[in-house]
Amino acid sequence: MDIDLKSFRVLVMTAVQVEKDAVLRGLGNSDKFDVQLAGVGPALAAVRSTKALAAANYGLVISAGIAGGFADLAKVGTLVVATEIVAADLGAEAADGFLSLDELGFGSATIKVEINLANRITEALRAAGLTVCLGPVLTVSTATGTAATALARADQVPGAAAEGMEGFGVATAAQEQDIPILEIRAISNPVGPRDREAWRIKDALEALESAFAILKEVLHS
Ligand SMILES: O=C(O)c1cccc(C(=O)CC[C@H]2O[C@@H](n3cnc4c(=O)[nH]cnc43)[C@H](O)[C@@H]2O)c1
Repeated sequence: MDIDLKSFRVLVMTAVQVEKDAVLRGLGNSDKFDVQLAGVGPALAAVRSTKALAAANYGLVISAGIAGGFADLAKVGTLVVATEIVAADLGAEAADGFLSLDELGFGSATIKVEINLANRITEALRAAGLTVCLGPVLTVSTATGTAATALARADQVPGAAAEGMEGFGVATAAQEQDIPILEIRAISNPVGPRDREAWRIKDALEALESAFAILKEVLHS
């Protein structure tokens, strides 16, 4: 899908206020963007995104925030731009592994992003000196807390770069209205054994702010 970057408004959904503040600092005084709170988790994110999309016209929706990064692909303090948004725990357990929604025949647990724009944004972020991984971003209702779950999720979605809790909810709301979607995440912690003390939220929020300062230029051009 080709979108006219000049004329549309952009809805950015973040889970919590500190993420929203970081995005707003990056955007400065741009009036092209509305930044709203999705809440934590895919269900609230879907409901709030649907409400926001009903209240105004948008040409692009971005799910943004901090996230866990998969080892070797996305380190703490770096950025991930989604190539696709995958509901990684939406399905059924079976004796020999996890069955996705697709395998169960109930639709798809993967939502495609606006890939040309994702590529352009990634190029611009890298040109500005930021470290960016382009890859699938998982949405989970339960954040990974063990090495075994991290391995299983990486195995389930080859190339999985990051894990957050809202993307698929925001993307489902956008998809229902045929509005292009992107997901941009700044990595606060590795996906793996839970160690809340080790989360680098300040570093991630700084990376998020830097990303939106660049993104604003890309979407204004
Ligand atoms: O305690 C804080 O200061 C704080 C600041 C910003 C966000 C939080 C959250 O805990 C929000 C949870 C949030 O973060 C995303 N996230 C981050 N790491 C992971 C992860 O490893 N797996 C899944 N989700 C992660 C997620 O999108 C939640 O919205 C706290």
